[in-house]
Amino acid sequence: MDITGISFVDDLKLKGKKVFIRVDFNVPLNGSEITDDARIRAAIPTIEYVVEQGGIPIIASHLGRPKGTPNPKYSMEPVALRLAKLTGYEVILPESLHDPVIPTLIADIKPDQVVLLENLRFHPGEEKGDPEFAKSLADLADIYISDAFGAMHRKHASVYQMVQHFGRGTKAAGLLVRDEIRALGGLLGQPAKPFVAVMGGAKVSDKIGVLTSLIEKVDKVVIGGAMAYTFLAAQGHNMGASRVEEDQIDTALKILQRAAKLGKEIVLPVDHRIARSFDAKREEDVQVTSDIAISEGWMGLDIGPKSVELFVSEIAEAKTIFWNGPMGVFESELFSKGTMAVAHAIADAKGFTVIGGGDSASAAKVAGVEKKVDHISTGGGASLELIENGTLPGIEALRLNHPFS
Ligand SMILES: Nc1ncnc2c1ncn2[C@@H]1O[C@H](COP(=O)(O)OP(=O)(O)O)[C@@H](O)[C@H]1O
Ligand SMILES: O=C(OP(=O)(O)O)[C@H](O)COP(=O)(O)O
Repeated sequence: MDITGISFVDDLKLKGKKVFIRVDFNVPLNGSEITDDARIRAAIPTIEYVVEQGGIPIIASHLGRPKGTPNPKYSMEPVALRLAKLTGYEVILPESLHDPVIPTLIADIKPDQVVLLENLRFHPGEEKGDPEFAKSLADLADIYISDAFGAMHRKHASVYQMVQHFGRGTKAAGLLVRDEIRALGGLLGQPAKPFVAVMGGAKVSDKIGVLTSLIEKVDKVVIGGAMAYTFLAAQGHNMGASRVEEDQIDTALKILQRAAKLGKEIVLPVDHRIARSFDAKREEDVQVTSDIAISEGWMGLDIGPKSVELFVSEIAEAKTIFWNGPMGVFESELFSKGTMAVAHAIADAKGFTVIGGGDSASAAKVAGVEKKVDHISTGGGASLELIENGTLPGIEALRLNHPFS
């Protein structure tokens, strides 16, 4: 990955400077309880670095999709509490994004205090990339650091437009973004071969771009989850009541043809765990098919045991692995076997292993293998777009002399 013209936080002089740190604290919530604080933990090294260097951190993130209006359900309050607990800093959370006391709070900050702004998406200008909102944020700080990897595929005010107010020596990527760029960028450069991508999840249409791009770079693509059914249907197999995206069958065919032309293999399930509905609750409601076909009235909800064996052996032989998307409806224990087997196989693989965020990251956690994977990205959409396009708007914005548009 080309990082010419991009500085990192440890290249800058931070002492006495007001440092705006855009992070991605978009954590999953159950009411006001944070169910996974991985994204908060991941941004802490940069925040601590800024504090250690004598900078004054002004931390900001979005949380959920409040659609441009303040909504207590999406307040940063639980995040502020967790950040305080994890760091020992006193986290000051002004009441609103427009709180007139913010500049004074920043000016009067004491050591071991940090300011966390309210949810940036409480302002309609954030998602619109509004230049005035971007300027009002930029006016708070001397330096801009982006550590919001999970949001860098969004051309939003605090990720993109705001950055044009900072020049040489005053804008940089944070430590998390550096790790993400190194790991995901490693897949784009000259990865050790065989390079195997394991793709799953629900929607072919969401991941078609990245699949099209991956097929050029990898040696094999292993496809599970609901995505596989569109490919199998494209090959003419009966998929019963499984989730097939009819309007993507042509694209799936094109990908299969392109792979054949390039001499690359697309590995699809050879059997399935099926049920009559998503709501199957008991093992008795589940059947395993004897081969690829799925009978009318039945739907594939996980890969079957022969497919598990096949996928695991492909993963074991790989020297580089990228995984995105579960192999089945892994939220239910009845259909999590394939996903868990893939998580363990990736953990045991000798090669360089990267998980592309989202559900696959939570599956790795459930499987208890997070520490055995080389890199788990904090961004789902962002990691896919980085692989697809080789860069992200938020990364480009950090480049010196980037022509903002
Ligand atoms: N066979 C299947 N049928 C229906 N849904 C599936 C199937 N396999 C996986 N899914 C669903 O796909 C969802 C995840 O898809 P997606 O959002 O594309 O993955 P990710 O979050 O990893 O990018 C999960 O909620 C899972 O239940
Ligand atoms: O959670 C995020 O993306 P992800 O679920 O694709 O990893 C980011 O915080 C971006 O959020 P958004 O998809 O609401 O713009």
